[in-house]
Amino acid sequence: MKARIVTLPGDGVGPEVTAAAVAVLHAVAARYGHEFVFDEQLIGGGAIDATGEPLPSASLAACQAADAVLLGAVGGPKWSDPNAPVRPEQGLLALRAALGVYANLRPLQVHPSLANLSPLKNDRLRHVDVLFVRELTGGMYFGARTRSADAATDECRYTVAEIERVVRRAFELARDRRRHVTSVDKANVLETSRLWRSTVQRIAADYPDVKLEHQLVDSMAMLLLTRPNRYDVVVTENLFGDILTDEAAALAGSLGLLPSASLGDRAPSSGPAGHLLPATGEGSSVRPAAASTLMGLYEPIHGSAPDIAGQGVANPVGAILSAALLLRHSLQLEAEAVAIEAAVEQVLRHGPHSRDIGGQAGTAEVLDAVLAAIEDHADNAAAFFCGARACG
Ligand SMILES: NC(=O)C1=CN([C@@H]2O[C@H](COP(=O)(O)OP(=O)(O)OC[C@H]3O[C@@H](n4cnc5c(N)ncnc54)[C@H](O)[C@@H]3O)[C@@H](O)[C@H]2O)C=CC1
Ligand SMILES: CC(C)CC(=O)C(=O)O
Ligand SMILES: [Mg+2]
Repeated sequence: MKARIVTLPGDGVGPEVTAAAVAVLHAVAARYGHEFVFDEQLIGGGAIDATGEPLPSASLAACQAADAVLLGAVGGPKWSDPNAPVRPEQGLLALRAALGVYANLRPLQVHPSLANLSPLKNDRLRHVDVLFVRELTGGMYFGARTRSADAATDECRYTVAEIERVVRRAFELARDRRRHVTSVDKANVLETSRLWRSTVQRIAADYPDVKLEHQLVDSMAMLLLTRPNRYDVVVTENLFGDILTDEAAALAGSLGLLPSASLGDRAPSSGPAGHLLPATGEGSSVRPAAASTLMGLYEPIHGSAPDIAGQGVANPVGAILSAALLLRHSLQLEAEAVAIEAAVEQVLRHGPHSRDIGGQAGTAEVLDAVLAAIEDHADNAAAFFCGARACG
């Protein structure tokens, strides 16, 4: 397959972990016979420094023409003055909105060999497998803001259509899992949450095979720590999802471990003119990406981690697993996604581990171990295939 992937390394540890994820994608392309063309663009603080804009129009245009986008992180102390006229985070929000990636999937699993890193007792962490589906392009992050000398407001607005599409996505995803959706809101106080809850209830009628429960966000924050293994798919609005998933990362052992996929709707199969279609290139012998590509933005859930930026110690696992999600969701390369996930699993089981998960390894050492494990996985898969077909 041939695919065009825009990379947006961004700020702080963003470039360090994105470089690792790109190295993994290069390895997968070489091993499985794909051609991935990478196009690096500016976003965030670096883009402000270079152009005055957190999302330059050239970056956005490149993303809109790509098969998928891989992002590191944006922000940092240099651009965090509360009175700054423009902020790196605005670039990321603008990108999410422009790409229409309204469903942010944030899977959480607790690897058994890391369970002792969590502040929770080990028995609470057994069989934790949660898929958070966070609404990503509405709510307070996108509402009108006002500021006067002694007051400020941030509007939280949701339409029925915005709620409906992300909730449907959550129910669809639950059908491929344990068929249990927990919808998180604050319906005892907020009007947007009451609209959210009544919309969820109506949609649930179309999914009688999926069990639905509602949970208020404050008690959910507590239940996530006390009974994390009772949840399957958790769907919630933008701000609540942002907060709950950072909390959830503490269960896994580090914020550096968690990936995400932000998805829009599949583009219609409109033939070569569709802007989401890949460039195939003259005389290319590789297959183009699927005709109805799913626009996706892939990023680790962590931020730019200024406290460790530039030291070569950031955990690249969240970014590498985001690359696996890119292969799965945007390029439909399931076997390749599984190869990356299996490689990461092997490295989490046997090491080397980065500092945030109790080891001494730097980013490069973890990356090298993942690359070696990908080769092992591909060799084993080839041997199995050959054995099954009795080829020489
Ligand atoms: N998607 C994005 O680009 C996001 C950007 N940010 C921005 O990042 C900046 C810093 O925000 P913080 O609140 O400090 O959150 P953060 O996620 O950058 O860091 C929180 C803590 O987690 C650690 N950490 C994060 N990623 C890690 C990794 N890969 N390996 C090892 N340790 C890691 C950091 O060292 C820090 O101690 C801010 O400007 C914020 O706006 C924050 C969250 C998301
Ligand atoms: C705009 C981002 C900085 C918000 C965030 O923390 C996130 O999406 O995880
Ligand atoms: Mg966040």
